[in-house]
Amino acid sequence: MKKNDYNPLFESKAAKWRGVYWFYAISMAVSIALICIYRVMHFPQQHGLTRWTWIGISMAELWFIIYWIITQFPRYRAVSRYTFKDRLSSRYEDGLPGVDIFVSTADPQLEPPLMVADTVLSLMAYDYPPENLSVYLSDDGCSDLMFYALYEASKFSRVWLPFCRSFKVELRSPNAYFSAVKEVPSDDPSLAKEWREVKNLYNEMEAGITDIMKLGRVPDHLRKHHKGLREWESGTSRSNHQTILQVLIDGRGNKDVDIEGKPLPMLVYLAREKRPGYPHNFKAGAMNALIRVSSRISNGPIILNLDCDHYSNNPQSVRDALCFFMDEQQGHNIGYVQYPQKFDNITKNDLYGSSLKVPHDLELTALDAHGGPLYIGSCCFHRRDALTGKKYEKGSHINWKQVDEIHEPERENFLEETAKFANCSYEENSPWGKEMGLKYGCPVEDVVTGLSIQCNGWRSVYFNPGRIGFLGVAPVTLLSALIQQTRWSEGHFQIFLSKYCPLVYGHGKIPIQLQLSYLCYNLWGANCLATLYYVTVPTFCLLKGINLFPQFSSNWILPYTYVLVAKYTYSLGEFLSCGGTLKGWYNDQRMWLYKRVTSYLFGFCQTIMRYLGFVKLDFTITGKNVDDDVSKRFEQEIMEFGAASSMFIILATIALFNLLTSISITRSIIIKKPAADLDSCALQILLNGVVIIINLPLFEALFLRNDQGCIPSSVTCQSIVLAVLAYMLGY
Ligand SMILES: O=c1ccn([C@@H]2O[C@H](COP(=O)(O)OP(=O)(O)O[C@H]3O[C@H](CO)[C@@H](O)[C@H](O)[C@H]3O)[C@@H](O)[C@H]2O)c(=O)[nH]1
Ligand SMILES: [Mn+2]
Repeated sequence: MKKNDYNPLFESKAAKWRGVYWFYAISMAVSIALICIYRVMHFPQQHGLTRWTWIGISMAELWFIIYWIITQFPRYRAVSRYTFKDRLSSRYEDGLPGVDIFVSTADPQLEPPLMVADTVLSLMAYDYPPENLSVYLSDDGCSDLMFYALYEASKFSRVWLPFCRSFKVELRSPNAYFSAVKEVPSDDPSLAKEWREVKNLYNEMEAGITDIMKLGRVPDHLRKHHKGLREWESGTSRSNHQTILQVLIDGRGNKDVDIEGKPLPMLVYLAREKRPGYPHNFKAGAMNALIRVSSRISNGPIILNLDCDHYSNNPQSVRDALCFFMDEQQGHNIGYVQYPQKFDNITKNDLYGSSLKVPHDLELTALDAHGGPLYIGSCCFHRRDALTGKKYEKGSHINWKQVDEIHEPERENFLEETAKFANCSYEENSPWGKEMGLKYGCPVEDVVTGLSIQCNGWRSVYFNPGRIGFLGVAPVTLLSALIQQTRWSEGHFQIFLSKYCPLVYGHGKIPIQLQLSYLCYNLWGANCLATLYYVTVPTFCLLKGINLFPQFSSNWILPYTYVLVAKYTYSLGEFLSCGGTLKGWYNDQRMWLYKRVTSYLFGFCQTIMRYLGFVKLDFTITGKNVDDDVSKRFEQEIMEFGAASSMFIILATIALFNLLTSISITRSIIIKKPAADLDSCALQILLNGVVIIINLPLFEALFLRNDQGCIPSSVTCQSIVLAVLAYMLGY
């Protein structure tokens, strides 16, 4: 193609110069410098506690300053991407590449098979030539219930795909669709009949899966329906079983067709072998097994990776992603295209801050401008070569039209041979998990893998389309949100301390701005100590009569006030501009505090313990199902504390200690009416007040609520004892 004939398949628009941002950043920098001067100039002369607490608060502030500077890197630039799918189809419709979709699931109790079936159906129904589409489900739970659900989905797909075409359905997860469209959307009687029939079939499938879930096993009479179900007859356990590989649908050569005679996408089930004594490496291990197995079956040059809860909400996503990879001039070095992770169960004010609005809508666009977003595990399209560990070679171009020679799964023992690629001995002494595929040994295998892809010379792209690409399930309890954050902060901090630290590993390979942007997440965990200090020690000093901040009447109060006002106003502005609400921001600030004093603290300590060899890597799966009671409270945005967790003891102790102190201070102000004191401890009183206000829902759960989600009495008792002890220490 001649240069001037070139019509790009995608376009990038850099955000305009943002004067407000620079005013904010520079004025913050000046105020921060003044605060540092204040800290040095007013270093206490007297020895003892006063000096130590001063040193402590100075260190905490120094940390916040460093971290604030780092968090500016994913802020000051942004790029948005737009695709031209019509051009893609006019140039490549007859030679579209194969796309392999990997869905991972690991536990039929925490990740309901019906949800997984819905996800799979939404993916099979992509607006993409079915003969080029293959969906693989990796089941680390090795569950016949999951297999049964997938088998049911494979049957239902024969009506669901034609249905999506005839009703021009965009929401192609049947559950999401029938929850959103309750009435027949057509006046045409024959269409209305078809609509009702499909809905009934879906209801039947739902009922069938729900029944076997209640039963806890697949009854014998149903086992006969598919040969795959016989694999479980010999009694397999989740952590000790052979590889189970089954092709449920093979649409090639018109073998498996839908009710209109059109081919169906390939559908494959894999439970890789697991044996005691062999590390299975969690999701990374599952993905690597899929990479190998799929390379023998469909070998699509593009791989889409999804968690089992992330269903497709936009049938065009595959084509959108291909616009990036297949662009003739800008596409050759694109290693992956990351979509934002969005969730369909977020309530209006996002109680647990799970939608990660600002990181998704703002920060990742800046990372994209610096050279590419992180790989965040799900909703990401990869070039197979990049994912398996190949380095980008300048000038190399893939010929998309030349379809790879695919091994024909016709041969008698083809499946058996292929299954060996998912055996646990396969990876022994191999580069898998190190130089090949997803990396092992890190709780955020995704991020470290993405970083290494970038360091191999590929760039990545962040694509946030108008119609959301994927929707998943965000944690519905406070504890599961905090545990998820623990895993993330642990993984990120581990990256920081390991040879993969972006500053070292990325040096000379990725732009410095991108290295520093990575640190913004890698150092999440490191925030815990400074934050813990800030919400306890100034309060403690209030009781002791030690002043840590400038007097209200002095000029030094100005930089402090400015930093507080500017930082929070800016953060509120960012939050609102990403579509959040005021109350959502208040909730987000609470989660900011809770994560830092629990998840990040645990993640931080766990990382260090793991370095010392005390704890082994684990992966706590985030539950995607809850009982009705819990989900009702979630919908009403009532915080869920109903578990005796040590995390809640920390939260309640901090809140109660601040409450006790504020009662005591209020009392002494009323009795003694001191004016001078108030002047010197105004900021400490303010800080104390803020901690109390942010904890209002916690106090409610401690003292006012009596539902199942309130704070368990054991937690209440322990935290009261601890808070009173701390109070007495200061009094
Ligand atoms: O041994 C395991 C454990 C988990 N999973 C799957 O991994 C996915 C992610 O697990 P989830 O509990 O949903 O974790 P999240 O914190 O929600 O996931 C985010 O963070 C993880 C890293 O911490 C990434 O692996 C995920 O892709 C990313 O979406 C799910 O599909 C699981 O089924 C496995 O396949 N095998
Ligand atoms: Mn998840």
